[in-house]
Amino acid sequence: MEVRARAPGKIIVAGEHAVVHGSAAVAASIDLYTYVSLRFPTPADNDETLSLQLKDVSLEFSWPIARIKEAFPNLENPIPPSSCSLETLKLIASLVDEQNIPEANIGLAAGVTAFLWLFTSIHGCKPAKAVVNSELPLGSGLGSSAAFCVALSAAILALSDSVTMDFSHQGWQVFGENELELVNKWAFEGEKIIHGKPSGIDNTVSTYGNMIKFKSGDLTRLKTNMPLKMLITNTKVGRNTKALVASVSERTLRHPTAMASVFTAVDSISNEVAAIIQSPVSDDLAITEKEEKLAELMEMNQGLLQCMGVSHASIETILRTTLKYKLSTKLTGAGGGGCVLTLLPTLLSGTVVDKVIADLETCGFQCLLAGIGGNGVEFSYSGIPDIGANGGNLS
Ligand SMILES: Nc1ncnc2c1ncn2[C@@H]1O[C@H](COP(=O)(O)OP(=O)(O)OP(=O)(O)O)[C@@H](O)[C@H]1O
Ligand SMILES: C[C@@](O)(CCO)CC(=O)[O-]
Ligand SMILES: [Mg+2]
Repeated sequence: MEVRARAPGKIIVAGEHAVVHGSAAVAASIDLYTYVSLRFPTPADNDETLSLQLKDVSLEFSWPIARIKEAFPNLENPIPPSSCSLETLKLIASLVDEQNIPEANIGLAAGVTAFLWLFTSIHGCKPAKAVVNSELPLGSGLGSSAAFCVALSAAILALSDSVTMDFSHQGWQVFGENELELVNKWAFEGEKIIHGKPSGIDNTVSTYGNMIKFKSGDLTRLKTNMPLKMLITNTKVGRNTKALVASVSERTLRHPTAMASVFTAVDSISNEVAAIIQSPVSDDLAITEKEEKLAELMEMNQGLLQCMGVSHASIETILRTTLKYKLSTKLTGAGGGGCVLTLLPTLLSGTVVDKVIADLETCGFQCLLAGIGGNGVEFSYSGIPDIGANGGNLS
């Protein structure tokens, strides 16, 4: 039997980086997904390996189960969601190093490490084949690491005894609240391996979908009938979220009082953004007024992100370009390159939008219009359930 899971990427409308330091942030899922399929070999396969295939980069990693057992002689599983210890990280690092990941893809080592931790923590030293493909650009601020960790956790848990599943359901299905919480907790452990010190907002919005306000681990699901349309522009400048998060923490150590003021200001911006998004919409004028406030708050947040040191020349170029059309832009995600958001007011003509996109693409940037606020993680089954897989436990 095989399970497939898919998890969405995300945009952060306000509050990135400050959210790591306790401020509120507002995020929304986007309709670009990472897909993970997972299956256990049948006796006929005679396959005693654990493998991870990354289709987008045409790379496959495979370990004989005997090698996994040798690396983890004292493995306990399943365990409740827990962080990978430094000692275990070293054991996993030896397994990853053996795969000789090409230098150009070395950033994937963190993702492969997260896969090994999540899979072995829940299934132990068991042969399996995982296949991953994604619509999200890696390392670009759209939550590729979170979508990877959420889809992986969902697929791994859907084939475990920790989760109650309906095998008869055809097509994508959503988890119950308890299962979603478990998926999110395990995904957060994966994000810790990739991000270093994540806030949890990325995996949370990828798990639950829609729009959320997030502060110090607390989730508020935002109900909105405000049409939010954002142009996402990819600077195509690669960067590493873990390093950027660390750089903001280092600046905070150097300027504690000033950075505390920055984080407090971002907290106010995020709370105001959440209030605007949730406030009732009476008419077009009300929408335009809300959009003007939102645009100003995005501009203010971008200024504070520049204070944190996470903007980039390519981001500034996009800011200047969209300003010519009186549009507001802010970076989204960790910054340092990656993607930026430009608010597209409801009354803005399609002709102007086309001009803005043409202008940006002339500069070598890549533009996309993604749906905002869709579903979170979903999963589906294919093939006849192997009763032995759940010991006949179908409920
Ligand atoms: N489809 C994938 N397959 C394997 N690893 C992945 C995949 N997507 C993301 N990763 C892992 O996540 C890393 C990118 O995560 P990073 O947090 O730096 O960027 P991001 O999540 O795209 O941006 P942000 O965190 O700012 O939203 C990759 O280098 C890789 O280790
Ligand atoms: C930069 C950051 O705030 C968001 C990255 O998408 C990091 C985090 O919250 O984990
Ligand atoms: Mg990430």
